[in-house]
Amino acid sequence: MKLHSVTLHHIKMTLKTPFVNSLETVNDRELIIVEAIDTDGYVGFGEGVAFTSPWYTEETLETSWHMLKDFMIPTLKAQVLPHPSDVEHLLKGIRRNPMAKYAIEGAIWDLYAKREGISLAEALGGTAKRIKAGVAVGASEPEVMLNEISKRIEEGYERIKVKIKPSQDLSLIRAIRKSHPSIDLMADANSAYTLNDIERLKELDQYGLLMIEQPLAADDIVDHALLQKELETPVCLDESIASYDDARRALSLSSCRIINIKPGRVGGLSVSKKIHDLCASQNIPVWCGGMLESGIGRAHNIALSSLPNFTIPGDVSASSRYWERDIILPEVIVENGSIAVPDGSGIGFELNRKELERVTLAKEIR
Ligand SMILES: O=C(O)CCC(=O)c1ccccc1C(=O)O
Ligand SMILES: [Mg+2]
Repeated sequence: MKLHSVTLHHIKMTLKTPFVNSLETVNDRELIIVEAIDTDGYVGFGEGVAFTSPWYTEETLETSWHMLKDFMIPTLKAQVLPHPSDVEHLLKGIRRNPMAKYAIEGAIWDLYAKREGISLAEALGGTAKRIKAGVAVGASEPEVMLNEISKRIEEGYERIKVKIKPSQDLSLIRAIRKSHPSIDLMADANSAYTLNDIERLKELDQYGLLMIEQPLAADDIVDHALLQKELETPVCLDESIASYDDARRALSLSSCRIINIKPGRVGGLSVSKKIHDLCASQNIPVWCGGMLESGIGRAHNIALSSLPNFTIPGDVSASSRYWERDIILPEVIVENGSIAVPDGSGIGFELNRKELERVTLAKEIR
């Protein structure tokens, strides 16, 4: 495989409704779509999932664009690429910037699978034909959240995640449990707590949550280990796991019992697979997180979720969860609580070029 050119598309998609968590309100989702073309004319797509401001991690859309344009694309264009799993090593000289790395590495995985005439899921070693769909419900007034939860359950979602913070946690979870005593329910705090809140967090144990996601600071796997010792509810780490080594260290400290894998957060599909394998070897279940992706990123998440240790439904939901119209065809749909893993080559969805152009703000060919 040899790259001929890479086009970066800066897009802006309007969310059906703003997505609110303890740190940020997202109204419009700006993303980078990476279109990589090789010298034989095969095309692969990847997605840069950094936000426009550094609230979730330090990367932004602009920093990703810079890293891709000035460092990553030139490095990868300069050589023959034996296999997508080599990209991680080829980009080792560029520190961090995992979302930018994933954006180009994901496109190369899609390109590779298309060259081989196999699905991305198969290329990654995935086996599931369908994956269970979960959905995240953003923070809002409790009545609004309860209504949305009922709607999502009617739509077939079998695992609901809600955003919590100290000013809206126990009463919210209690109210949800009253209406839905046995639904698979979990809470994501996006680091809204500290160890001073330990008694409050212990109270959550009585509601049978599947897990609590990222209660403490992004950079604190030590405090998470102390917290996990005190809680019956499994702790799941999201922001704290930005690399394979972070996962290895978190498991050796018992900082969590579950890991949320987002390929953008950890630097690519190859790293995601390695974390998946490490967790499998230690009986730690994983699930695929979401980043308010367009259909391109969603397609990658579906393929990744077909690996066998993705035993918990992720934040992988239908295109219509966030978008009036997606940039892929067909769109991702949820049927009977699950999503089909496509068996066409590569990501298994076509780019809706007309829709991509409609949402494009800027484009650059390297
Ligand atoms: O539905 C989704 O795409 C995931 C929603 C979500 O929780 C989220 C969305 C954007 C950034 C971070 C997170 C998170 O998991 O913390
Ligand atoms: Mg999270």
